[in-house]
Formats: sequence, C-alpha cells, structure tokens
Amino acid sequence: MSLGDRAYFGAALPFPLPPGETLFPLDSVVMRFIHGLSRSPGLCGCKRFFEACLEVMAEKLDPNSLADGSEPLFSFGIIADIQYADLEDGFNYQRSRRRYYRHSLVHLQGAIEDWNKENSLPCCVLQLGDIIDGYNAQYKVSEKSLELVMNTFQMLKVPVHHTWGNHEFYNFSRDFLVNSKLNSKFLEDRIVQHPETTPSENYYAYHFVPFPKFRFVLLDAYDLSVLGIDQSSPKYEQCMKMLREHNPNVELNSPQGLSEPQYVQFNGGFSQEQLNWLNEVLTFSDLNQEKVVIVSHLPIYPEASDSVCLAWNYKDALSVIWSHNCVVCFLAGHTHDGGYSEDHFGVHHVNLEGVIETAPDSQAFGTVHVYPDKMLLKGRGRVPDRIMNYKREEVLCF
Ligand SMILES: Nc1ncnc2c1ncn2[C@@H]1O[C@H](COP(=O)(O)OP(=O)(O)O)[C@@H](O)[C@H]1O
Repeated sequence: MSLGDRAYFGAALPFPLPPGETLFPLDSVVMRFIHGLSRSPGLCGCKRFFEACLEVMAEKLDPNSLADGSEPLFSFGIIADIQYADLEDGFNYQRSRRRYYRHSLVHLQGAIEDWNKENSLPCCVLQLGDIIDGYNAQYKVSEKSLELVMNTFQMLKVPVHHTWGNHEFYNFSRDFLVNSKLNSKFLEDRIVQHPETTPSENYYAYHFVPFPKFRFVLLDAYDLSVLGIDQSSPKYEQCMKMLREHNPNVELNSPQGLSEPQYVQFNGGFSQEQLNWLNEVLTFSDLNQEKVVIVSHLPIYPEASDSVCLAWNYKDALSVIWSHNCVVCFLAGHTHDGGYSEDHFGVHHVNLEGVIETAPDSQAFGTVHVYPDKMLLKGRGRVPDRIMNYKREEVLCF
C-alpha cells in the first residue's frame, strides 16, 4: 500500500462533504483494521480477504466511465527514471530494489508503442528526468547511451519535454545539457506582452500551452546544486555552502542524522530567481483562469514522498504554489517507488514509479486524460490510476 492510495480513495469520493465535515480517509480505516487483524493469528484469513478487497478497490480506472461519457479535452503521457545502461541488472544503494538497466529501454519502447496507438494521440510526453544511469559515465558511454534512448524517443509521434535529474548531471555538465537534445526549451511558449513570464537563461525551466487554458510549467530542481557545475564558479560555492550548512556528514550523499534529510548531494533546489519567475507565471495563469500542471524531477510534498528525495527548499516552492489557485498537480520522479497525495490546498502531488525498478513483466508509465473538471491518470503496470479533481468552484466551462 503506497502513501498515494491513502489520498486516492479520498480523491475518488463521489459526493461533496457536508460543510465543516472532515474527510476520514477510507483506506486508513481499512489499513488500521488490517493491522489489528494481523496481530491476531486466528484472523489471518480475514487479513488476506481485506487485502484482496483493497486490491479490487485500487483496480484500474476506465477514464471514460469516470468522465460521465464525455471525451477528454486532450491527454499527455508521463514517464520517469528510465535510467538506461547497457548493464546486467543491479540494485539501488540500499540494495532493497532490483534495477533493470538494460530492460528499461524495452519498457520505453513499449510505452511509446502504446502512446502511438492511443485512439486520440497525447499532445506530448513529459519525461521526468534520469533518462540514463550514472553508470554510463563510469564506462565512458554516456553519449552513446543517450543517443540510443533519444533514437527510441524518435519513434514517438508527439513531442517530448525533458526534465533534468541527478543522473543527467552524473553523465553531463550543465553546459553540455543546454546544448543537447535533452534541452526541449525550444518547445516553450512566450507570453509576449508579459516579459516577466519569460524564464532567465540561468536555469532550465519554461512553460507551454498544449491546449487553450492549460499551462504546463517545467521546473529546474537542480538550479541550486553542486552537480554538473564548474567547481570554481561562485554558484558552486554558494550551493556547497548551503549543502554543508544543512549536512555536516563527510559523505554528502548520506542523510544520516539530518533534521532535513533532503539536504544530500544527489538532490538540489530552486533559486529565488526561478521561484520569482514561477510566481509570475502562476499570477498570469490565475488572472487568465488557466489550469496549471507543474513538472520537476524532484518532488516537493512530504506526504507523497520519502523525505530524503525532496527538493532542498521544497517549502519555498510549496509556498509559491499555495499562493495561487491555478495549480492542479505537481508531477515528479526520483523516488522510484511512486507516491501520491492531495495537499490541503487541493494540489495533487504525483511521484511516478520509476521505469528502472520495474520488472520486465510489468510496465511504468501513464497517460493523463484532461477534462473540464478533472485530470485522470491512467497508469500502466505498477503506476496506479489517479483521479485529480480540480479545486471546487474552479471547473472550466467549455
Ligand atoms: N545513504 C547513502 N549514503 C551514501 N551515499 C548514498 C546514500 N544513498 C545514496 N547514495 C549515493 O547517492 C547517489 C544516488 O543514489 P541512488 O540511490 O543511486 O539514487 P537514484 O535513485 O537517483 O539512482 C548514488 O551515487 C548513491 O551511491
């Protein structure tokens, strides 16, 4: 049972709650019950029965059956942490999860075939970062592996928006990435009469409008980072200072003993400059009654993610987002396990299950179907379906 399922049942509530009444998440009640049963040996059969019930409840959604028969306005694909390498299977750092380095490319091919075959093509695919694994750098095959994965993406009939994760910086410098095929900023939209919504070149972020009234914002979660930047630059010095202030460990990748365990070298954060820009974009979207989808490699909401995986200054990003009405969801990768939670402001946080830790007999990608009142994530394989209702009184009229 993932963190996400807790909020999933809440989000799926088919009726409004009476004013002042608090939603008690259904699955937490059931899970507490199961936990109780598991402590009573004689009731183990009941435990299995209730687990089976939960599995049925989490069965895949049919977007059409949940959308009152109406057609989606448009859809888009999502995929995270492909981490391809031409290597035998391995394990994560904790040795708790198998990594299928070679098979990740086969998973990508499968996802692309599915997206290409969909009745109505998705408008685009959002690639949530860590496209190739850091091991490629050790074997000096980073460019070759990237080429292979990008050639696979060539089979896709729609554009791909690429975010950058820690493994991008294990393989390449930021300067290299800016000039590479992983820079999809050429797909951005500009709001000519609002120059404040144009991102600076100091970070890799942009926004675009795949469908009228829907704006997608791609964020740079390694804008503040010690990875991939020139170690003699003032920005490296500033980021290293920030990291060391929060992490006294000799091994800066270790979160051991930290009160803010996200301050590890393999994470990063958002500069104030980028957050100011995000604030301007969201202000524009609020004023123009747009719905916004935000994408980043690193997650920002603790309820939906392992605390070690969060962006350094995730709280700053949340306070910008929470000061606006327009944001529907925040999509991230990095955790590999997946996670979901709807925050108190009605923003849905989805951490997508990573391809790299997906067994060959499963899958890990999704298509989000967008309706005037909600977005429905149709997950494949180990990605669960999610209903992401818009905040009440915020339904779009078409
Ligand atoms: N607790 C830890 N202590 C020291 N190094 C760690 C720890 N956790 C992760 N690392 C290192 O940090 C890097 C990123 O970890 P990894 O689990 O590979 O992340 P990812 O999921 O992004 O692949 C790797 O180089 C890994 O060896």
